[in-house]
Amino acid sequence: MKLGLIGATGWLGSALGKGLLEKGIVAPGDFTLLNRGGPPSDYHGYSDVFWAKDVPELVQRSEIIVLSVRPQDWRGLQLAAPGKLVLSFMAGVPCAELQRCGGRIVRAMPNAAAEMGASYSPWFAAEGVTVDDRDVVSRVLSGFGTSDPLDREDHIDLMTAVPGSGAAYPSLLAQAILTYLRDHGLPEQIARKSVEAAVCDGARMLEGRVESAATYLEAYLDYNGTTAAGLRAASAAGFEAAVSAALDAAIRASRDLLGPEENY
Ligand SMILES: NC(=O)C1=CN([C@@H]2O[C@H](COP(=O)(O)OP(=O)(O)OC[C@H]3O[C@@H](n4cnc5c(N)ncnc54)[C@H](OP(=O)(O)O)[C@@H]3O)[C@@H](O)[C@H]2O)C=CC1
Ligand SMILES: O=C(O)[C@@H]1CCC=N1
Repeated sequence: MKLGLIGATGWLGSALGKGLLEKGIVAPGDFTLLNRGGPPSDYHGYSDVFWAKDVPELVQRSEIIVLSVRPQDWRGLQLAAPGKLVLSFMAGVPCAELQRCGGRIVRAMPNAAAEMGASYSPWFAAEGVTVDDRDVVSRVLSGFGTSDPLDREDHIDLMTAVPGSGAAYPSLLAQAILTYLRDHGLPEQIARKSVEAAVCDGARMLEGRVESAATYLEAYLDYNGTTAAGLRAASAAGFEAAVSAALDAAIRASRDLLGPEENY
């Protein structure tokens, strides 16, 4: 497939570029890339990809265009892509706005685990996207992980707040516990291993069966020991309310990302 990637050196763009090339989903000669800073000296070891000089050249060489720039950079691109399949990773830029480019629009919401080939990227296809396009989208997203189609565009905002957050919330929890242990004088190496046990190994027990979180919580509360005391204190201090406030704020922020048109 002839694919053009705008934002090829960014966090997600670079991960997708690497995956598409390494998995042979796009041949180097069919791959057109663009960024602002110019071609890096090495692109994941592939010297035979094509670096476009501007957006029109990328569009002209590509059947599928992946948009992996920040939402604030979208309008500046002045993308015109009539008849092309356009796959956007941008948070907060709705299909109605993207359709100004004249393409068939799909929005996907990947996450930072893309850099280890483990993004979960739910996607929504606007009207006009064909059955073949949907296959192409799923093939492209398999370059850096797994994906599922969504039936409603507003669910992309939920996906922005949840899988889109990548390592953010585990990091918040890990950092809070690490700070607590350091403040209580635990040797650094032991503090780090303890947090890995609580955050990473604990999370692994939920892998592939996250619905069992409720069962674990019930088991700890029934046990009525030290962990139950900790869980009750966390709830009393507003843990669930804090999670809810975080997700609400992320969703609100995604709706404000684009800003008013007069800013462009
Ligand atoms: N990072 C994440 O975890 C997630 C990001 N997203 C969405 O994905 C999109 C990309 O995010 P991310 O990879 O983090 O962003 P980055 O800032 O890491 O990368 C942006 C890329 O866009 C390029 N770029 C910016 N402006 C232009 C332009 N005018 N023409 C050509 N290239 C341009 C940059 O090039 P240069 O480096 O040369 O400036 C860079 O390669 C965003 O819209 C974001 O909302 C969605 C889910 C998760
Ligand atoms: O934090 C962000 O803005 C990026 C975009 C969507 C999810 N993460």
